[in-house]
Amino acid sequence: MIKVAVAGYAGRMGSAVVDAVGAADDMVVACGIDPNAPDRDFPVFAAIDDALSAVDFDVLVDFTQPSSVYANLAAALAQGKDCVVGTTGLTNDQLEELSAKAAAGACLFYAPNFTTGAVLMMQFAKAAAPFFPEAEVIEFHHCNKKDAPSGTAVRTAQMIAEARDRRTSQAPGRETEMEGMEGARGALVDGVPVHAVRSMGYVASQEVVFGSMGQTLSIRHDSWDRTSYMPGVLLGIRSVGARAGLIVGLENFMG
Ligand SMILES: NC(=O)C1=CN([C@@H]2O[C@H](COP(=O)(O)OP(=O)(O)OC[C@H]3O[C@@H](n4cnc5c(N)ncnc54)[C@H](OP(=O)(O)O)[C@@H]3O)[C@@H](O)[C@H]2O)C=CC1
Ligand SMILES: O=C(O)C1=N[C@H](C(=O)O)C[C@H](O)C1
Repeated sequence: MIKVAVAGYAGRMGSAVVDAVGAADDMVVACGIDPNAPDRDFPVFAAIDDALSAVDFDVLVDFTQPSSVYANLAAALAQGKDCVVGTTGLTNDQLEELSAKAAAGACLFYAPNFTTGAVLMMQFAKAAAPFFPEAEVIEFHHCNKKDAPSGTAVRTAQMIAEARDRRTSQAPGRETEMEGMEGARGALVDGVPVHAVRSMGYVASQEVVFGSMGQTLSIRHDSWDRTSYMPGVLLGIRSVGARAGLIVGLENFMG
């Protein structure tokens, strides 16, 4: 049995993780961590340090907040706990730093998106990028999302930039473009414009639009329900025990 601690267990994603782990026959919720620590049928704590000193567990799953995740991971990794992280907002440098400070053998696994569909969307975008001089990312999320742009959008833009060798737009005319209002052309992530939409009605969607002379290519993914993330989270929990160091992206465990 894999013993799982869930940080952010009272939140939207954390509560779905508790249900998914509870329904799996090879793992169990060892404890939950969340600032208000509402009662559940497993031990609950308001802070990671309390959980680490009271409960033995194998894997920490973190779906908290960009402002909390670094400290949670630093504490767990120092004690050799494997970590499966969905919380967005950490930079690549911060991930490297956390991994470097981890106890020997611990695995830090971060996936900006745990759905197979979004992973494939990013892979398809990477494949298309060298063939299109233009690329823009539009992400759509529920209006309670705290961070913008989304972790998935940032990762997608980084992958596009890498695949096209960091060249920015090559479209004729772009160099004389004028921005009538600040933000109208989105945020630039490694030279790729990223646009964030927040509205009731969405869970999480993203469209990547590529353009070249006389044609566009749109690649879109929609999560309509948070159950879409759970197979990926469980795959991460099952996989980290056999790995060590920093791993970014669910594609490392798929297929
Ligand atoms: N990688 C992926 O596939 C996905 C990633 N996400 C990401 O996961 C994160 C959480 O999203 P979501 O569930 O919607 O957010 P919620 O706000 O619903 O849940 C976050 C929970 O974490 C709690 N929390 C805050 N600080 C801590 C802490 N130090 N330790 C433990 N718990 C803490 C919050 O408590 P309080 O409200 O009291 O502050 C809240 O209950 C976001 O960064 C989001 O972008 C979301 C979906 C998929
Ligand atoms: O906050 C969310 O909901 C989501 N966050 C992740 C992100 O920032 O990319 C993954 C998914 O988009 C849902």
